[in-house]
Amino acid sequence: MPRSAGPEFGSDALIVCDNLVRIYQTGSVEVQALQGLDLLVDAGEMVAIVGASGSGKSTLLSLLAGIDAPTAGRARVGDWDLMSMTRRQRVHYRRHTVGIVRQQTARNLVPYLTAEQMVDLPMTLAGVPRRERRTRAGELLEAVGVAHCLGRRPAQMSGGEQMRVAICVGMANRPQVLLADEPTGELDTGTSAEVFGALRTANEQLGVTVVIVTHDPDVSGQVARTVAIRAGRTSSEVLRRSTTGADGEHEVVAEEYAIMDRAGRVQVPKDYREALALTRRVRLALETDQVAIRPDVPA
Ligand SMILES: Nc1ncnc2c1ncn2[C@@H]1O[C@H](COP(=O)(O)OP(=O)(O)OP(=O)(O)O)[C@@H](O)[C@H]1O
Repeated sequence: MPRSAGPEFGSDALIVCDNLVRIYQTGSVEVQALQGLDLLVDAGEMVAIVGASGSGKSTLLSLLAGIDAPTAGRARVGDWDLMSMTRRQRVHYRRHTVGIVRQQTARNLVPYLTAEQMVDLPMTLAGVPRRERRTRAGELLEAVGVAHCLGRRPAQMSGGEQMRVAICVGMANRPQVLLADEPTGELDTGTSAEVFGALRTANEQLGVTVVIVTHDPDVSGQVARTVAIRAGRTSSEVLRRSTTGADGEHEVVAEEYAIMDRAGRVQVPKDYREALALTRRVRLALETDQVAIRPDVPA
């Protein structure tokens, strides 16, 4: 009898994290940074990842960047299985499939190179012909509004310009995914908006899927999807869509969802639990169009 297994979890998604676990061992101390995290991101999406300090956001980004490897679970980006990549495949993956932009501009850029030379570098390492490299570098810098920085070194650019050049460096080899770790963390509001605009350009005009780890509500409030991580797991999601109101005006509607994993587990937010004194044992009831969770009080 053939097995009637359904399609593989997230088979259509570009990024699949399935029950992802990352345990750090420092001496005898074990830290479970990711504790069975599920996340699907479709090609073309721009997603913000939010969560308290220590919830596992940077760990997730390092795994997706191929800098670190998961302890257990499954992680796939495009055709790459991040659990089983060889060292050589990892170099190829990091060079061609993902681009990364870090919070500290100094870690993105080389002090003695010009913007053009920095964008050129990853393409040189990938063996792209010189003429094509020049064209690509010029086009990228132009697209995010820093063409005037072409011949400047980092010290001759503002923080926002440096970050936009860093985005171009990350985009140089036409990655499928651009990962950004707190890209506006060190910038003021106006400069942040320019950097966010550059990420949006990368997503909408250059077609890259963007994953941004951020604490900045101006960033998480402007993307179509914000995923919250709590204690190493995805806990809730906010989806935003544009609608036309009764008065004909465009408005953005944001709706919050809880995440249910494949075993059916859902995290009930702390304020909900406290409001109804929900503790270890609750009553579940299937109603016509909803599932109710009630406190365990005698009938
Ligand atoms: N290399 C490491 N060795 C040991 N523990 C680590 C390491 N990296 C992270 N951790 C631990 O893993 C947990 C998750 O860390 P992570 O940096 O992913 O959180 P985060 O959500 O990105 O936090 P922040 O917003 O402060 O950057 C934390 O408890 C952290 O102390």
